[in-house]
Amino acid sequence: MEYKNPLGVDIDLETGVIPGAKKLVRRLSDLKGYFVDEKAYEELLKENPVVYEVYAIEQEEKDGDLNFATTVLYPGKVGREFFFTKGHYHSKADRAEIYYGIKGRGGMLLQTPEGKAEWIEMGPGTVVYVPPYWAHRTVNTGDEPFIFLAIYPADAGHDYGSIAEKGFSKLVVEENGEVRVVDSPKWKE
Ligand SMILES: O=P(O)(O)OC[C@H]1O[C@H](O)[C@H](O)[C@@H](O)[C@@H]1O
Ligand SMILES: [Fe+2]
Repeated sequence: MEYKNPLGVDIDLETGVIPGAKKLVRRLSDLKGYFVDEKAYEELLKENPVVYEVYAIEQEEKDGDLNFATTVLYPGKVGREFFFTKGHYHSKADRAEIYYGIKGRGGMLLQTPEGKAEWIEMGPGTVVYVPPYWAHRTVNTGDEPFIFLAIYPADAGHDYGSIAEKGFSKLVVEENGEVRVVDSPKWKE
């Protein structure tokens, strides 16, 4: 039997950086078609800001193993919609996931394939359980970076397809200075 080596790392709780992790950067240009307000999107694209960064420690895609990653989701809006991560189902759809809030404020939009949506607010210390089969997207509703940790099965994979196409059934927007979860005009059954 070949055993893998255990690993301990300290997440920088101010910046979200995991030493030795693989870094992924998503700019606004990587999120084409994701926001409802296309004019506002094109306008902000001139600056093409970083929307989020992911620091991931991933294993081979094998049953039973675990990956973990921090995400640093920057504050901002496209029109009335707060910055968010792309959001995905798992390629192995029955794989669950755990999120843990580290810094800043935001929340998670979750959705079943039929379009039943849930919104869970997150701050430092919030644990969110993502059940099997639910798509999940995080949203920064604050004015500082929203940082969280996620732990997920190594063989879960990311299925972006249907979210990239029609998004979530709900949008998280600012309305008169308040955070509101409203129906998405893009969503069709
Ligand atoms: O993949 P996205 O939907 O863009 O979300 C960004 C990332 O968020 C978390 O860190 C998850 O653990 C990652 O698996 C995911 O890649
Ligand atoms: Fe996931």
